[in-house]
Amino acid sequence: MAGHYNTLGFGCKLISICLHPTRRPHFTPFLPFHWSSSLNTTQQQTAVHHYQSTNPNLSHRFGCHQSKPSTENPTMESIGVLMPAPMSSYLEQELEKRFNLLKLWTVPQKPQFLKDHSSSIRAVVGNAGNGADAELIEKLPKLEIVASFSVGVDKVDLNKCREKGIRVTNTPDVLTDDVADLAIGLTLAVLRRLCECDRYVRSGQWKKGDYKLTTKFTGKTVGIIGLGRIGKAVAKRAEGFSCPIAYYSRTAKPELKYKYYPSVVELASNCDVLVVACPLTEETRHIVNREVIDALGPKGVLINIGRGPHVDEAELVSALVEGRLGGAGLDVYEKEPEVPEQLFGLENVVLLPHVGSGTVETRNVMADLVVENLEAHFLKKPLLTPVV
Ligand SMILES: O=CC(=O)O
Repeated sequence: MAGHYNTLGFGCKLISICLHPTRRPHFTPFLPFHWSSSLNTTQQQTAVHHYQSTNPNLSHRFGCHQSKPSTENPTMESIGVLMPAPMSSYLEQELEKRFNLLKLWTVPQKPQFLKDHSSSIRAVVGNAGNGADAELIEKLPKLEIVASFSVGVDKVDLNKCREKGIRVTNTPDVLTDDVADLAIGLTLAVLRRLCECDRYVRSGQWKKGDYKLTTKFTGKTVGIIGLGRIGKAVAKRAEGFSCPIAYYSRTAKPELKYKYYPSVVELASNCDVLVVACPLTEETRHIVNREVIDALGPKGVLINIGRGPHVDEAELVSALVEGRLGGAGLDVYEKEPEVPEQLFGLENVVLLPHVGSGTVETRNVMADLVVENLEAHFLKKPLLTPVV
């Protein structure tokens, strides 16, 4: 399976592994286990082939865990895995099969609960909203690994983890397509006023007259902050709309044909749509500030599918309210789930509740990756997607 494979070969191998009675005794025969409820067989095969071809390094695990649940790995049953907040019922179910899952949000006395279980908690499963900060890490002396159900690990105190020898994993690659799709969706929604048009129809206003003209997307210059996995996937999609692509990143990538700008202000001055797609770090906090917003200008559109704190939100709100920025499509905010109410009445703004990777297919594959990182760690095997 390493290297490359053809679609037919992979399909056959997948089915033969899935049906093997001893490999994965606890999932529905004939169907890759977590897709059985949400997708029909053709959709499952299409999704598997797609993930397989776009993530060849992850190919071994989709639809078929190689390792066994706790009934066959009894040593894992006593391992305390702390989940601070709900994130996926499928993930909870898979963790419960293998470990002693402790759901912090369900207990009223959290500090006491943490004290009571501090000697058994060896793993924390966090996400984009709830990670493991220094305070939590200090309360868990037996903590060995933080497995994040997210690609971004800005809510995990990575320095503290390094200092204490705690491993950290995330869920890269598997969510790239969804997040990039959403960036394009937000761009179209803002430029073509899709949400506003929908409201226009629903409220009966169409009967009184046609909706006003909007702005074309095809051919607009798309500037991307951060040309990592997600940034590149956004670029690839925007190329499909004949958009010239420009980018800012710490270093130029001469192997790519896109135009590089050595500063975000220069990038913003030279693009129509500016997409934030970099990880949140101390260097990228407020990377979109007043100067960048002014450079983007009254015709420019900001799309944020990264993290809220990438953007100086107060500056963004005043620029939008004052008409100094053309529009914004936001999936993330500085203090989620709080969203500045001044944005609610603006037709040139589309607001989403942090749903970049929020599809059934992707969240389930992310869950598999979390589980498999934990299993690998406790079986003393190499982590699949290590951060620390
Ligand atoms: O925001 C979502 C993620 O980091 O995966």
